[in-house]
Amino acid sequence: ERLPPGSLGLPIIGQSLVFLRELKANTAEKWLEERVTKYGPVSKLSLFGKPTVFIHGKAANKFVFSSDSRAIANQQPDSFRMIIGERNVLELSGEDHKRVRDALMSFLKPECLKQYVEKMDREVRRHLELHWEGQQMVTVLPLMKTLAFDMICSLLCGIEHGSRRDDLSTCVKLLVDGMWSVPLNFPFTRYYRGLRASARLQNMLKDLVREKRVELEQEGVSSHQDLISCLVSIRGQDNGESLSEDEIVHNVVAVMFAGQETTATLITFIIRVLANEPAIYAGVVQEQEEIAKGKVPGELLTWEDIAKMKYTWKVALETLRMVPPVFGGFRKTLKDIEYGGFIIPKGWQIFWATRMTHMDGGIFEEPSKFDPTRFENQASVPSYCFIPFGGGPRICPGYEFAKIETLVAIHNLVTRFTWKLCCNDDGFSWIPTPVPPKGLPIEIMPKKTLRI
Ligand code: HEM
Repeated sequence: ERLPPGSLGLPIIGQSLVFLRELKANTAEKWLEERVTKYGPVSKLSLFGKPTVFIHGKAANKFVFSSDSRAIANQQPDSFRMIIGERNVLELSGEDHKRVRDALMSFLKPECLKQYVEKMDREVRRHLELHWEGQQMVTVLPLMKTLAFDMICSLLCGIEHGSRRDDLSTCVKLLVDGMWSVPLNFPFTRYYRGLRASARLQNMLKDLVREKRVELEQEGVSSHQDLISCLVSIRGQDNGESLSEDEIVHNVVAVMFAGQETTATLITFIIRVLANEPAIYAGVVQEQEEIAKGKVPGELLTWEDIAKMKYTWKVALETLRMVPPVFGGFRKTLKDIEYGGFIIPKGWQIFWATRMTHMDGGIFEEPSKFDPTRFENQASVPSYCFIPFGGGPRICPGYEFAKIETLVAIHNLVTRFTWKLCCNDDGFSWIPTPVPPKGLPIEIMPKKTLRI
């Protein structure tokens, strides 16, 4: 009798279809806000076949991100586990989660990634030469997805351009498509195609893992040359426990999924902000041209240059506040839990949403105003209130990777091109990451470059 207020709706379907429709129309937050007005910050509903409690606010975020992992575990839709593989970090909890996560972090930590800024710069330049130069109009979002995928292939998998990368790209597209579909496993459904693509991708990755093992043993290459090599050579704390082949493969698939659309979305929306906000654009161009001026032609960006891009990163943070690539997420209760005066029964889902906190006027003054100075002093942003990367032990491990990739991309874009929006509609839909109208077509003009 102490269940939160609200209705579980129709059996199985619950509120899922309404929620997906509201996401697409970008009115899901309004819909959730109406729930908060009607029921308060804790309410029950049913999403994706499971009884769910939606919780909102700073205290709710703290509860989700910092609760004991014996009480709350991560929860992904079943289709995620089937397609990514059950040993992926998003599925694991407790010690298992920590072990696999630590392994990922041994490559994704800043001390390791700082060696790879030049490599990322090379990928961005190649991308611009291939897809932007000589064009008058480009559609930003699909191109940024290509760039983000190339970055993952190059840095995380150590796969160079060529047919192998193209095959992987085809599989990943089908796989992601399948993850966001109704899990009906019949021939020709999106889910079925996603499962088949995942099997092919995993086989390709298994071959790659074996090749890396040989390279590491016979050729003595660095175990930190890419994420796969790093995972292959990892040993547990007692220097004995390595990751199984399945664990390596499932986690590389997880990273391919988690790191592509998220970063692509962020860069796309920064490009839109820069076209819409002349003062912000001027600040970014000034910072980036200053860095370009200090380089000789052909010189690639370094970690020290990234450290100078402070204003540009504040613009990125403010973009993440207003358009967070991840709408929210789910957890599941492992026992009955008391929260906000209510009981959340064992086995229920907990649903948290990112942007509602980001657009809360009580936390961020004038939340609809784009203002990067909010991040002048990051310590002044209250904890658990800026959550585009989540928080606590599951906070996004790709933060630094996404940061370097974004800064390197924006540096090259603003020093080489100017652009105008072809479509002045400033909205976006969640499908399921934010998508600007028509994928953001822009007209581009080459700039007299300061460095080649
Ligand atoms: C702007 C870009 C990105 C955003 C906004 C983002 C956001 C997030 C969010 C919200 C979570 C869930 C946190 C939670 O449930 O508490 C997450 C988890 C994760 N992200 Fe990212 N992400 C980004 C880029 C990346 C990149 C580039 C990678 C890989 C290189 C990555 C890998 C992961 C992984 C593996 C997890 C699961 C972590 C775990 O469960 O322990 N992400 N990310």
